[in-house]
Amino acid sequence: MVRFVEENTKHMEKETGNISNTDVTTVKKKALQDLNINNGVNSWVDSMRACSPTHLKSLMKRSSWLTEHPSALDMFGEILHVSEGKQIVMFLDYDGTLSPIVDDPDRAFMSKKMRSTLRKLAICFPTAIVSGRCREKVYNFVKLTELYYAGSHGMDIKGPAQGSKYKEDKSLLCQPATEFLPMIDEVYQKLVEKTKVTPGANVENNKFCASVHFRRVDEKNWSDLANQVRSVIKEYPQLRITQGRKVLEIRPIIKWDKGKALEFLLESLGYANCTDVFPIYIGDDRTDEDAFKVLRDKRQGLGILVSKFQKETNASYSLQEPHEVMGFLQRLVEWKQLISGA
Ligand SMILES: O=P(O)(O)OC[C@H]1O[C@H](O[C@H]2O[C@H](CO)[C@@H](O)[C@H](O)[C@H]2O)[C@H](O)[C@@H](O)[C@@H]1O
Repeated sequence: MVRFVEENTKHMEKETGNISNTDVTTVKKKALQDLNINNGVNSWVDSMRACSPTHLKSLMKRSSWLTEHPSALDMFGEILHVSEGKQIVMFLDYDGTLSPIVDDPDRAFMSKKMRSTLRKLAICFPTAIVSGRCREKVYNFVKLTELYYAGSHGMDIKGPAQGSKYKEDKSLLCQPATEFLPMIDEVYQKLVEKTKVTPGANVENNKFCASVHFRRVDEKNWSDLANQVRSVIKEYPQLRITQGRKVLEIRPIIKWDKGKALEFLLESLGYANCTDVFPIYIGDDRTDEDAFKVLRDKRQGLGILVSKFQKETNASYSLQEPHEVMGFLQRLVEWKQLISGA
């Protein structure tokens, strides 16, 4: 598999011609990290197994992990204290953060209560949803015009519709991977064809990326499915594979992720290099780590990981599930309404 990445990277050097050695090394390093490759293709599968709740439960020492990543609900007062005098900007992942994880990706609905909380939140603070799903799909789940939406892992960003509080940003649009659209479409078709022999496999077209779902596939067939994905992607050196919750995500090898999307949105809102802004990013998945890392590196705002189990993370705080996320958002709204006398 290491050879697979190296071959891909070499091929990419040939294809693009103009990338520097540093870029190649970074991309190579990143690709190796993305695939978590040490022992071959099954490392995806091993890693997916290792992340599954049943496995994590056996490793769980939640109490010590909670010391390092305390509950954002328990620490609410302190969070308010550190954000004092600063503009809070909210960034929220969708699946597993605002909606519970379910078997069928098309049925990952958000509760009415969560929607109503989000609506109030967006009145109090600039709020963005940052998701691996395509933007249109997340919008169809959330259905709130007041928010910023960053779909396809941040590769498709749009500001609120006209009439919202932040209407001056209505034209905001960022799509750094448009040239990859035909390629992703082609790969999506090939993945559908290739994986149809695996019962339960499901490929989702997320516009600038594609997701191959393992959740409804019998674990004994995970290696086969991973091999099917690999056999398609090896023909596309300009694409990379990252791993989410029982999902492999195929996306352009460009240097863009949820962390870059967060930076882009902060900049668009006029908070680039600002010391009086306090971004809060809440997410549950590996892809959210890019955003947590940006905040940690900048020592700005904070990241909150949604997880019932201990995980390696760059987030500072934790919440256990979407229900707790809603509780945290409600408290933020109540506090804001109280201080503004609403
Ligand atoms: O960034 P996100 O909003 O968290 O999107 C990441 C992926 O989320 C979805 O898959 C996950 O949720 C599904 C529904 O609960 C679940 O069945 C699946 O196992 C999870 O991985 C979405 O379907 C993917 O396209 C996103 O990439």
